[in-house]
Amino acid sequence: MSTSLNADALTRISGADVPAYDRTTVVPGIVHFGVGAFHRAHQAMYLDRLLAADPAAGEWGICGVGVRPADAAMRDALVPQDGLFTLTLKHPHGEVETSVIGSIVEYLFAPDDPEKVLERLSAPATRIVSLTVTEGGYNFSPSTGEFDAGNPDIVADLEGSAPPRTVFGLVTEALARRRERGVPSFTVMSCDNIQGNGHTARSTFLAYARLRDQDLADWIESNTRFPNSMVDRITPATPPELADEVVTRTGIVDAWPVVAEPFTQWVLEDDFSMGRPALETVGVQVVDDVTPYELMKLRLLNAGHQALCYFGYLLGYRYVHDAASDDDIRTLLLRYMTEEGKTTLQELPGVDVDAYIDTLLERFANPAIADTIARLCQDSSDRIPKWLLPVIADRLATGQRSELAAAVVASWTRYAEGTDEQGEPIDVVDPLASELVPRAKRSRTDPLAFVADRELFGTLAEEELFTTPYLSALESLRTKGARATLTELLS
Ligand SMILES: NC(=O)c1ccc[n+]([C@@H]2O[C@H](COP(=O)([O-])OP(=O)(O)OC[C@H]3O[C@@H](n4cnc5c(N)ncnc54)[C@H](O)[C@@H]3O)[C@@H](O)[C@H]2O)c1
Ligand SMILES: O=P(O)(O)OC[C@@H](O)[C@@H](O)[C@H](O)[C@H](O)CO
Repeated sequence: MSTSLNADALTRISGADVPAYDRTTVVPGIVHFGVGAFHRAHQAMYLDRLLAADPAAGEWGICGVGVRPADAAMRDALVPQDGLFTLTLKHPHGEVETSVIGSIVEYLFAPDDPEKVLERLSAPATRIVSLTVTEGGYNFSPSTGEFDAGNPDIVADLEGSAPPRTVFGLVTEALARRRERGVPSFTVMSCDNIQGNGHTARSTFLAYARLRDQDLADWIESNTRFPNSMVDRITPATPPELADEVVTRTGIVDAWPVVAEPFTQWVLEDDFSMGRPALETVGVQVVDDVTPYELMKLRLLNAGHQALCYFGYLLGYRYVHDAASDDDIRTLLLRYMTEEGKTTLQELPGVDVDAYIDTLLERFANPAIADTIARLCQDSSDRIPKWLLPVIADRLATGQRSELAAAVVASWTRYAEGTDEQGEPIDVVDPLASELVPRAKRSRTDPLAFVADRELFGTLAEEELFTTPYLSALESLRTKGARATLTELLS
Protein backbone atom coordinates (compact mmCIF):
# COMPACT_ATOMS: atom_id res chain seq x y z
CA MET A 1 0.00 0.00 0.00
CA SER A 2 1.31 3.46 -0.82
CA THR A 3 1.00 6.66 1.24
CA SER A 4 1.15 10.23 -0.04
CA LEU A 5 3.75 12.13 1.96
CA ASN A 6 2.47 14.80 4.34
CA ALA A 7 2.49 15.53 8.08
CA ASP A 8 -0.66 13.48 8.79
CA ALA A 9 0.75 10.46 6.98
CA LEU A 10 3.97 10.19 9.01
CA THR A 11 2.52 7.78 11.58
CA ARG A 12 1.41 5.43 8.80
CA ILE A 13 4.84 5.17 7.17
CA SER A 14 6.86 2.07 8.00
CA GLY A 15 9.16 1.68 4.99
CA ALA A 16 11.57 4.50 5.90
CA ASP A 17 12.84 6.47 8.88
CA VAL A 18 10.56 9.43 9.57
CA PRO A 19 11.06 12.46 11.86
CA ALA A 20 10.37 11.31 15.42
CA TYR A 21 10.45 14.88 16.77
CA ASP A 22 7.35 17.04 17.08
CA ARG A 23 7.41 19.18 13.93
CA THR A 24 4.52 21.31 15.17
CA THR A 25 6.90 22.93 17.68
CA VAL A 26 9.66 23.60 15.14
CA VAL A 27 9.82 27.22 13.97
CA PRO A 28 11.89 28.67 11.15
CA GLY A 29 15.12 30.22 12.43
CA ILE A 30 16.77 29.76 9.04
CA VAL A 31 15.47 31.12 5.74
CA HIS A 32 17.04 29.30 2.81
CA PHE A 33 17.19 30.57 -0.78
CA GLY A 34 17.71 27.94 -3.48
CA VAL A 35 15.91 24.84 -2.25
CA GLY A 36 17.26 22.46 -4.86
CA ALA A 37 18.64 18.96 -4.74
CA PHE A 38 21.77 19.83 -2.80
CA HIS A 39 20.22 21.86 0.01
CA ARG A 40 17.76 19.07 0.66
CA ALA A 41 20.49 16.37 0.68
CA HIS A 42 22.88 18.37 2.84
CA GLN A 43 21.87 21.31 5.08
CA ALA A 44 18.26 20.14 5.50
CA MET A 45 19.56 16.67 6.38
CA TYR A 46 21.98 18.06 9.01
CA LEU A 47 19.19 20.16 10.58
CA ASP A 48 16.91 17.13 10.55
CA ARG A 49 19.58 15.17 12.43
CA LEU A 50 19.89 18.02 14.94
CA LEU A 51 16.13 18.30 15.47
CA ALA A 52 16.02 14.55 16.07
CA ALA A 53 18.94 14.65 18.52
CA ASP A 54 18.06 17.76 20.51
CA PRO A 55 14.49 18.79 21.41
CA ALA A 56 15.81 22.29 22.25
CA ALA A 57 16.87 22.82 18.63
CA GLY A 58 13.28 23.53 17.53
CA GLU A 59 14.12 27.19 16.90
CA TRP A 60 16.25 26.13 13.91
CA GLY A 61 13.66 24.91 11.45
CA ILE A 62 14.02 25.97 7.81
CA CYS A 63 11.79 28.18 5.71
CA GLY A 64 12.66 27.49 2.06
CA VAL A 65 12.28 30.29 -0.45
CA GLY A 66 12.24 30.14 -4.24
CA VAL A 67 12.64 33.31 -6.30
CA ARG A 68 12.85 32.03 -9.85
CA PRO A 69 9.83 31.13 -11.99
CA ALA A 70 11.07 27.52 -12.19
CA ASP A 71 10.86 27.26 -8.40
CA ALA A 72 7.05 27.09 -8.69
CA ALA A 73 7.63 23.36 -9.25
CA MET A 74 9.31 23.04 -5.82
CA ARG A 75 6.40 24.92 -4.25
CA ASP A 76 3.95 22.54 -5.89
CA ALA A 77 5.91 19.55 -4.60
CA LEU A 78 6.73 20.69 -1.07
CA VAL A 79 3.72 22.71 0.07
CA PRO A 80 1.18 19.83 -0.21
CA GLN A 81 3.75 17.62 1.57
CA ASP A 82 4.12 20.09 4.49
CA GLY A 83 7.79 20.54 3.52
CA LEU A 84 8.54 16.82 3.89
CA PHE A 85 10.55 14.90 1.31
CA THR A 86 12.54 11.69 1.06
CA LEU A 87 16.30 11.51 0.84
CA THR A 88 17.70 8.30 -0.63
CA LEU A 89 21.38 7.49 -0.17
CA LYS A 90 22.89 4.98 -2.58
CA HIS A 91 26.07 3.11 -1.73
CA PRO A 92 28.32 1.89 -4.56
CA HIS A 93 27.60 -1.79 -3.95
CA GLY A 94 23.83 -1.59 -3.89
CA GLU A 95 22.85 -0.73 -0.30
CA VAL A 96 20.08 1.89 -0.29
CA GLU A 97 18.72 3.94 2.63
CA THR A 98 15.68 6.21 2.44
CA SER A 99 14.58 8.61 5.14
CA VAL A 100 11.98 11.35 5.40
CA ILE A 101 13.53 14.75 6.16
CA GLY A 102 11.42 17.07 8.33
CA SER A 103 13.52 20.21 8.86
CA ILE A 104 11.85 22.31 6.13
CA VAL A 105 8.74 23.50 7.95
CA GLU A 106 7.67 26.21 5.50
CA TYR A 107 8.13 26.92 1.78
CA LEU A 108 7.47 30.31 0.22
CA PHE A 109 7.53 31.06 -3.49
CA ALA A 110 8.51 34.74 -3.55
CA PRO A 111 6.64 35.73 -6.75
CA ASP A 112 3.36 34.59 -5.09
CA ASP A 113 3.78 36.87 -2.09
CA PRO A 114 7.05 38.83 -1.81
CA GLU A 115 5.78 40.65 1.29
CA LYS A 116 5.39 37.36 3.15
CA VAL A 117 9.00 36.50 2.34
CA LEU A 118 10.13 39.95 3.50
CA GLU A 119 8.30 39.58 6.80
CA ARG A 120 9.69 36.09 7.36
CA LEU A 121 13.18 37.50 6.74
CA SER A 122 12.51 40.48 9.01
CA ALA A 123 11.14 38.41 11.91
CA PRO A 124 13.40 38.44 14.99
CA ALA A 125 13.20 34.61 15.05
CA THR A 126 15.04 34.48 11.70
CA ARG A 127 18.69 34.35 12.65
CA ILE A 128 20.33 32.82 9.59
CA VAL A 129 19.70 33.31 5.88
CA SER A 130 21.41 30.56 3.94
CA LEU A 131 22.03 30.27 0.22
CA THR A 132 22.58 27.62 -2.46
CA VAL A 133 21.81 29.81 -5.44
CA THR A 134 24.61 28.36 -7.64
CA GLU A 135 27.94 29.96 -8.55
CA GLY A 136 26.15 32.27 -11.02
CA GLY A 137 23.70 33.47 -8.37
CA TYR A 138 26.22 35.89 -6.84
CA ASN A 139 26.17 38.07 -9.95
CA PHE A 140 29.84 39.01 -10.10
CA SER A 141 32.51 39.01 -12.80
CA PRO A 142 34.84 36.02 -12.39
CA SER A 143 37.89 37.96 -13.56
CA THR A 144 37.41 41.26 -11.71
CA GLY A 145 35.14 40.19 -8.85
CA GLU A 146 32.97 43.26 -9.62
CA PHE A 147 29.24 43.04 -8.89
CA ASP A 148 27.20 43.19 -12.13
CA ALA A 149 25.01 46.23 -11.52
CA GLY A 150 23.72 46.04 -15.10
CA ASN A 151 21.83 42.77 -14.60
CA PRO A 152 18.21 43.72 -15.52
CA ASP A 153 16.72 42.04 -12.43
CA ILE A 154 19.16 43.92 -10.20
CA VAL A 155 18.36 47.19 -12.01
CA ALA A 156 14.63 46.54 -11.47
CA ASP A 157 15.10 45.78 -7.76
CA LEU A 158 17.20 48.91 -7.25
CA GLU A 159 14.64 50.99 -9.06
CA GLY A 160 12.14 49.78 -6.46
CA SER A 161 8.86 50.40 -8.28
CA ALA A 162 7.82 46.75 -7.76
CA PRO A 163 8.50 44.31 -4.89
CA PRO A 164 12.02 42.84 -4.99
CA ARG A 165 12.47 39.73 -7.09
CA THR A 166 16.14 38.84 -6.53
CA VAL A 167 17.83 37.41 -3.47
CA PHE A 168 19.79 40.68 -3.26
CA GLY A 169 16.66 42.81 -3.33
CA LEU A 170 14.77 40.69 -0.79
CA VAL A 171 17.61 40.25 1.69
CA THR A 172 18.64 43.91 1.58
CA GLU A 173 15.08 45.17 2.03
CA ALA A 174 14.69 42.81 5.00
CA LEU A 175 17.93 44.08 6.52
CA ALA A 176 16.68 47.66 6.09
CA ARG A 177 13.49 46.74 7.97
CA ARG A 178 15.43 45.03 10.75
CA ARG A 179 17.67 48.05 11.15
CA GLU A 180 14.68 50.38 11.27
CA ARG A 181 12.92 48.16 13.84
CA GLY A 182 15.98 47.66 16.03
CA VAL A 183 16.18 43.94 15.22
CA PRO A 184 19.77 42.64 14.92
CA SER A 185 21.03 41.43 11.58
CA PHE A 186 20.77 37.77 10.69
CA THR A 187 23.84 35.91 9.43
CA VAL A 188 24.11 35.32 5.68
CA MET A 189 25.51 31.80 5.24
CA SER A 190 26.54 30.85 1.71
CA CYS A 191 26.71 27.13 0.97
CA ASP A 192 27.69 27.44 -2.69
CA ASN A 193 30.82 26.04 -4.29
CA ILE A 194 32.78 29.26 -4.45
CA GLN A 195 36.18 29.79 -2.90
CA GLY A 196 35.61 32.19 0.01
CA ASN A 197 31.84 31.85 -0.46
CA GLY A 198 31.25 33.98 2.65
CA HIS A 199 33.62 36.68 1.39
CA THR A 200 31.85 36.60 -1.98
CA ALA A 201 28.44 36.88 -0.33
CA ARG A 202 29.71 39.77 1.78
CA SER A 203 31.15 41.72 -1.13
CA THR A 204 28.18 41.14 -3.44
CA PHE A 205 25.50 41.96 -0.83
CA LEU A 206 27.45 45.03 0.24
CA ALA A 207 27.85 46.11 -3.38
CA TYR A 208 24.10 45.84 -3.88
CA ALA A 209 23.37 47.66 -0.61
CA ARG A 210 25.76 50.49 -1.55
CA LEU A 211 23.88 51.00 -4.80
CA ARG A 212 20.70 51.28 -2.76
CA ASP A 213 21.66 53.26 0.36
CA GLN A 214 25.13 54.04 1.68
CA ASP A 215 24.04 54.23 5.35
CA LEU A 216 22.33 50.88 5.14
CA ALA A 217 25.45 49.40 3.51
CA ASP A 218 27.56 50.72 6.40
CA TRP A 219 25.13 49.15 8.89
CA ILE A 220 25.30 45.80 7.07
CA GLU A 221 29.08 46.00 6.94
CA SER A 222 29.22 46.42 10.72
CA ASN A 223 26.39 44.09 11.71
CA THR A 224 26.02 41.21 9.25
CA ARG A 225 28.26 38.15 9.45
CA PHE A 226 29.06 36.09 6.34
CA PRO A 227 30.75 32.79 7.37
CA ASN A 228 32.70 30.82 4.79
CA SER A 229 32.02 27.13 4.32
CA MET A 230 33.07 24.06 2.44
CA VAL A 231 30.13 21.85 1.54
CA ASP A 232 30.29 18.42 -0.04
CA ARG A 233 27.88 15.70 -1.09
CA ILE A 234 27.47 14.66 -4.71
CA THR A 235 23.77 15.17 -5.38
CA PRO A 236 22.53 14.57 -8.91
CA ALA A 237 19.41 16.16 -10.32
CA THR A 238 16.49 13.90 -9.37
CA PRO A 239 16.18 11.22 -12.08
CA PRO A 240 12.64 10.63 -13.40
CA GLU A 241 12.53 7.04 -12.15
CA LEU A 242 13.40 7.87 -8.52
CA ALA A 243 9.83 8.59 -7.39
CA ASP A 244 8.68 5.13 -8.57
CA GLU A 245 11.68 3.49 -6.93
CA VAL A 246 10.85 5.19 -3.63
CA VAL A 247 7.22 4.03 -3.81
CA THR A 248 8.28 0.46 -4.55
CA ARG A 249 10.82 0.34 -1.76
CA THR A 250 9.08 2.34 0.96
CA GLY A 251 5.45 2.83 -0.02
CA ILE A 252 5.94 6.61 0.12
CA VAL A 253 4.56 8.75 -2.71
CA ASP A 254 6.92 11.75 -2.88
CA ALA A 255 6.40 14.40 -5.57
CA TRP A 256 10.09 15.35 -5.65
CA PRO A 257 12.46 12.93 -3.92
CA VAL A 258 16.24 13.47 -3.65
CA VAL A 259 19.06 10.97 -4.21
CA ALA A 260 22.67 11.45 -3.12
CA GLU A 261 25.86 9.60 -2.28
CA PRO A 262 26.39 8.50 1.34
CA PHE A 263 29.50 10.70 1.75
CA THR A 264 28.83 14.10 3.27
CA GLN A 265 31.04 16.87 4.65
CA TRP A 266 30.42 20.43 5.88
CA VAL A 267 33.23 22.59 7.22
CA LEU A 268 31.83 25.84 8.56
CA GLU A 269 33.47 29.02 9.81
CA ASP A 270 32.27 29.93 13.29
CA ASP A 271 31.15 33.50 12.58
CA PHE A 272 27.47 34.16 13.37
CA SER A 273 25.75 37.36 14.50
CA MET A 274 22.70 35.85 16.26
CA GLY A 275 23.93 32.42 17.31
CA ARG A 276 23.83 29.20 15.37
CA PRO A 277 22.54 25.65 15.69
CA ALA A 278 24.88 23.22 17.47
CA LEU A 279 25.83 21.67 14.16
CA GLU A 280 29.08 20.26 15.54
CA THR A 281 26.94 17.73 17.44
CA VAL A 282 25.71 16.24 14.15
CA GLY A 283 28.98 15.94 12.27
CA VAL A 284 29.68 19.46 10.96
CA GLN A 285 33.29 20.60 11.39
CA VAL A 286 33.01 24.09 12.87
CA VAL A 287 36.40 25.80 12.47
CA ASP A 288 38.05 29.22 12.52
CA ASP A 289 39.38 29.06 8.95
CA VAL A 290 37.86 26.97 6.17
CA THR A 291 40.25 28.15 3.43
CA PRO A 292 42.47 25.04 3.24
CA TYR A 293 39.43 22.75 3.20
CA GLU A 294 37.60 24.66 0.51
CA LEU A 295 40.69 24.90 -1.70
CA MET A 296 41.14 21.14 -1.42
CA LYS A 297 37.54 20.43 -2.30
CA LEU A 298 37.05 22.98 -5.10
CA ARG A 299 40.40 22.36 -6.81
CA LEU A 300 40.30 18.57 -6.55
CA LEU A 301 36.64 17.51 -6.55
CA ASN A 302 34.92 20.31 -8.50
CA ALA A 303 37.81 21.03 -10.88
CA GLY A 304 38.16 17.22 -11.18
CA HIS A 305 34.52 17.03 -12.28
CA GLN A 306 35.37 19.56 -14.99
CA ALA A 307 38.40 17.48 -16.05
CA LEU A 308 36.12 14.46 -16.38
CA CYS A 309 33.04 15.91 -18.02
CA TYR A 310 34.08 17.40 -21.39
CA PHE A 311 36.57 14.65 -22.23
CA GLY A 312 33.98 12.16 -20.94
CA TYR A 313 31.25 13.58 -23.14
CA LEU A 314 33.48 13.65 -26.23
CA LEU A 315 34.38 10.00 -25.57
CA GLY A 316 30.68 9.17 -25.67
CA TYR A 317 29.96 8.77 -21.94
CA ARG A 318 26.77 10.19 -20.44
CA TYR A 319 27.17 9.05 -16.82
CA VAL A 320 29.93 10.17 -14.47
CA HIS A 321 30.63 6.67 -13.15
CA ASP A 322 31.16 5.32 -16.67
CA ALA A 323 33.65 8.08 -17.50
CA ALA A 324 35.36 7.69 -14.12
CA SER A 325 35.89 4.01 -14.86
CA ASP A 326 37.63 4.73 -18.19
CA ASP A 327 41.39 4.15 -17.71
CA ASP A 328 42.45 7.31 -19.56
CA ILE A 329 39.99 9.54 -17.69
CA ARG A 330 40.95 7.98 -14.40
CA THR A 331 44.62 8.65 -15.15
CA LEU A 332 43.82 12.22 -16.22
CA LEU A 333 41.97 12.80 -12.95
CA LEU A 334 44.65 11.24 -10.80
CA ARG A 335 47.44 13.14 -12.53
CA TYR A 336 45.59 16.49 -12.68
CA MET A 337 44.80 16.20 -8.97
CA THR A 338 48.23 15.08 -7.78
CA GLU A 339 50.52 16.96 -10.19
CA GLU A 340 48.59 20.21 -10.57
CA GLY A 341 45.61 20.77 -8.26
CA LYS A 342 47.31 19.44 -5.13
CA THR A 343 50.40 21.62 -5.64
CA THR A 344 48.31 24.76 -5.11
CA LEU A 345 46.72 23.73 -1.80
CA GLN A 346 47.48 25.06 1.66
CA GLU A 347 48.71 23.01 4.62
CA LEU A 348 45.98 20.76 5.99
CA PRO A 349 47.25 19.31 9.25
CA GLY A 350 45.84 15.85 9.84
CA VAL A 351 44.43 15.49 6.32
CA ASP A 352 45.97 12.93 3.96
CA VAL A 353 45.39 14.61 0.59
CA ASP A 354 46.43 11.52 -1.39
CA ALA A 355 43.88 9.44 0.50
CA TYR A 356 41.31 12.20 -0.18
CA ILE A 357 42.11 11.95 -3.91
CA ASP A 358 41.68 8.16 -3.83
CA THR A 359 38.30 8.65 -2.14
CA LEU A 360 37.26 11.11 -4.84
CA LEU A 361 38.05 8.61 -7.57
CA GLU A 362 35.92 6.02 -5.77
CA ARG A 363 33.08 8.50 -5.25
CA PHE A 364 33.09 9.52 -8.92
CA ALA A 365 32.88 5.84 -9.87
CA ASN A 366 29.78 5.16 -7.71
CA PRO A 367 27.33 3.73 -10.29
CA ALA A 368 24.38 3.75 -7.92
CA ILE A 369 23.75 7.49 -7.85
CA ALA A 370 23.96 7.77 -11.65
CA ASP A 371 25.24 11.33 -11.69
CA THR A 372 25.10 12.68 -15.23
CA ILE A 373 27.85 14.21 -17.36
CA ALA A 374 25.23 16.76 -18.51
CA ARG A 375 24.91 18.12 -14.94
CA LEU A 376 28.67 18.67 -14.75
CA CYS A 377 28.92 20.19 -18.26
CA GLN A 378 26.36 22.92 -17.62
CA ASP A 379 27.14 26.50 -16.60
CA SER A 380 30.85 25.96 -17.35
CA SER A 381 31.45 29.70 -17.55
CA ASP A 382 30.39 29.92 -13.89
CA ARG A 383 32.54 26.95 -12.88
CA ILE A 384 35.84 26.76 -14.80
CA PRO A 385 36.88 30.32 -13.82
CA LYS A 386 36.12 29.63 -10.16
CA TRP A 387 37.73 26.20 -9.76
CA LEU A 388 40.23 25.39 -12.53
CA LEU A 389 41.66 28.72 -13.70
CA PRO A 390 42.87 29.61 -10.17
CA VAL A 391 45.01 26.44 -10.24
CA ILE A 392 46.53 27.53 -13.57
CA ALA A 393 47.03 31.09 -12.27
CA ASP A 394 48.66 30.02 -9.00
CA ARG A 395 51.10 27.79 -10.88
CA LEU A 396 51.84 30.47 -13.48
CA ALA A 397 52.73 32.82 -10.64
CA THR A 398 55.60 30.48 -9.80
CA GLY A 399 56.53 29.87 -13.44
CA GLN A 400 54.90 26.42 -13.73
CA ARG A 401 52.90 25.07 -16.67
CA SER A 402 49.64 23.23 -16.05
CA GLU A 403 49.52 21.00 -19.08
CA LEU A 404 46.60 18.92 -17.88
CA ALA A 405 44.45 21.83 -16.70
CA ALA A 406 45.18 23.59 -20.03
CA ALA A 407 43.97 20.46 -21.84
CA VAL A 408 40.79 20.56 -19.78
CA VAL A 409 40.17 24.15 -20.92
CA ALA A 410 40.78 22.89 -24.47
CA SER A 411 38.23 20.11 -23.93
CA TRP A 412 35.69 22.73 -22.81
CA THR A 413 36.46 24.77 -25.95
CA ARG A 414 35.97 21.73 -28.17
CA TYR A 415 32.73 20.84 -26.36
CA ALA A 416 31.46 24.44 -26.61
CA GLU A 417 31.63 24.22 -30.41
CA GLY A 418 28.30 22.46 -30.00
CA THR A 419 29.01 19.40 -32.20
CA ASP A 420 30.51 16.12 -31.05
CA GLU A 421 33.04 13.89 -32.80
CA GLN A 422 30.27 12.12 -34.70
CA GLY A 423 28.83 15.41 -35.92
CA GLU A 424 25.89 15.20 -33.54
CA PRO A 425 24.73 18.44 -31.84
CA ILE A 426 25.72 19.12 -28.23
CA ASP A 427 23.23 21.04 -26.10
CA VAL A 428 25.55 23.65 -24.54
CA VAL A 429 23.72 24.77 -21.38
CA ASP A 430 25.39 27.93 -20.15
CA PRO A 431 24.17 31.46 -19.39
CA LEU A 432 26.81 32.65 -21.87
CA ALA A 433 26.12 29.98 -24.51
CA SER A 434 25.17 32.53 -27.17
CA GLU A 435 28.65 34.09 -26.92
CA LEU A 436 30.68 30.98 -26.09
CA VAL A 437 29.51 28.76 -28.94
CA PRO A 438 30.40 31.24 -31.73
CA ARG A 439 33.74 31.99 -30.07
CA ALA A 440 34.57 28.30 -29.75
CA LYS A 441 33.76 27.83 -33.44
CA ARG A 442 35.79 30.90 -34.37
CA SER A 443 38.81 29.49 -32.58
CA ARG A 444 39.21 27.06 -35.50
CA THR A 445 40.57 29.99 -37.53
CA ASP A 446 41.50 32.39 -34.73
CA PRO A 447 43.02 29.89 -32.26
CA LEU A 448 42.91 32.04 -29.10
CA ALA A 449 39.41 33.42 -29.75
CA PHE A 450 37.79 31.36 -26.98
CA VAL A 451 40.24 32.23 -24.22
CA ALA A 452 40.73 35.87 -25.27
CA ASP A 453 37.66 36.89 -23.26
CA ARG A 454 39.19 38.75 -20.33
CA GLU A 455 35.97 38.65 -18.37
CA LEU A 456 36.31 34.85 -18.02
CA PHE A 457 40.00 34.19 -18.55
CA GLY A 458 41.76 37.34 -17.40
CA THR A 459 45.09 37.61 -19.26
CA LEU A 460 45.61 33.88 -19.80
CA ALA A 461 45.62 34.26 -23.59
CA GLU A 462 48.84 36.27 -23.23
CA GLU A 463 50.61 33.64 -21.14
CA GLU A 464 52.74 31.42 -23.32
CA LEU A 465 53.02 28.81 -20.54
CA PHE A 466 49.27 28.42 -20.87
CA THR A 467 48.68 28.95 -24.59
CA THR A 468 51.26 26.39 -25.78
CA PRO A 469 49.70 23.34 -24.06
CA TYR A 470 46.18 24.72 -24.59
CA LEU A 471 46.58 25.16 -28.35
CA SER A 472 48.36 21.85 -28.72
CA ALA A 473 45.53 19.99 -26.92
CA LEU A 474 42.86 21.87 -28.87
CA GLU A 475 44.47 21.11 -32.20
CA SER A 476 44.80 17.45 -31.23
CA LEU A 477 41.17 17.27 -30.09
CA ARG A 478 40.09 18.56 -33.50
CA THR A 479 42.39 16.51 -35.68
CA LYS A 480 42.82 13.29 -33.70
CA GLY A 481 39.88 13.24 -31.29
CA ALA A 482 39.51 12.95 -27.52
CA ARG A 483 40.86 9.40 -27.16
CA ALA A 484 44.13 10.00 -29.02
CA THR A 485 44.56 13.37 -27.32
CA LEU A 486 44.29 11.77 -23.90
CA THR A 487 46.59 8.90 -24.83
CA GLU A 488 49.31 11.29 -26.01
CA LEU A 489 48.79 13.72 -23.16
CA LEU A 490 49.14 11.02 -20.55
CA SER A 491 51.97 9.03 -22.16
N1 LIG B 1 24.55 19.18 -6.37
C1 LIG B 1 25.70 19.02 -5.71
O1 LIG B 1 26.34 17.95 -5.76
C2 LIG B 1 26.27 20.15 -4.88
C3 LIG B 1 27.23 19.84 -3.92
C4 LIG B 1 27.83 20.88 -3.19
C5 LIG B 1 27.39 22.18 -3.38
N2 LIG B 1 26.43 22.43 -4.28
C6 LIG B 1 26.04 23.85 -4.44
O2 LIG B 1 24.64 23.97 -4.50
C7 LIG B 1 24.26 24.69 -5.68
C8 LIG B 1 22.92 24.22 -6.15
O3 LIG B 1 23.02 22.86 -6.53
P1 LIG B 1 21.73 21.96 -6.65
O4 LIG B 1 22.20 20.60 -6.97
O5 LIG B 1 20.84 22.14 -5.49
O6 LIG B 1 21.06 22.60 -7.94
P2 LIG B 1 19.49 22.72 -8.26
O7 LIG B 1 19.43 23.09 -9.69
O8 LIG B 1 18.77 21.52 -7.79
O9 LIG B 1 19.00 23.97 -7.37
C9 LIG B 1 19.49 25.24 -7.57
C10 LIG B 1 18.59 26.22 -6.84
O10 LIG B 1 19.19 27.52 -6.93
C11 LIG B 1 18.22 28.43 -7.40
N3 LIG B 1 18.89 29.49 -8.16
C12 LIG B 1 19.68 29.37 -9.25
N4 LIG B 1 20.11 30.58 -9.65
C13 LIG B 1 19.57 31.48 -8.79
C14 LIG B 1 19.63 32.88 -8.68
N5 LIG B 1 20.32 33.62 -9.53
N6 LIG B 1 18.95 33.47 -7.65
C15 LIG B 1 18.24 32.73 -6.77
N7 LIG B 1 18.14 31.40 -6.83
C16 LIG B 1 18.79 30.78 -7.83
C17 LIG B 1 17.29 27.61 -8.27
O11 LIG B 1 16.08 28.26 -8.46
C18 LIG B 1 17.20 26.34 -7.42
O12 LIG B 1 16.28 26.52 -6.37
C19 LIG B 1 25.42 24.42 -6.64
O13 LIG B 1 25.53 25.38 -7.65
C20 LIG B 1 26.60 24.42 -5.71
O14 LIG B 1 27.09 25.72 -5.51
C21 LIG B 1 25.85 21.46 -5.05
O1 LIG C 1 26.87 22.05 -8.34
P1 LIG C 1 27.95 22.90 -8.91
O2 LIG C 1 27.52 23.83 -9.94
O3 LIG C 1 28.69 23.66 -7.87
O4 LIG C 1 29.03 21.91 -9.52
C1 LIG C 1 28.87 20.66 -10.12
C2 LIG C 1 29.54 19.58 -9.31
O5 LIG C 1 30.94 19.64 -9.42
C3 LIG C 1 29.16 19.69 -7.85
O6 LIG C 1 27.77 19.75 -7.72
C4 LIG C 1 29.65 18.50 -7.03
O7 LIG C 1 28.89 17.37 -7.30
C5 LIG C 1 29.56 18.82 -5.57
O8 LIG C 1 30.26 20.00 -5.28
C6 LIG C 1 30.02 17.70 -4.67
O9 LIG C 1 29.97 18.13 -3.35
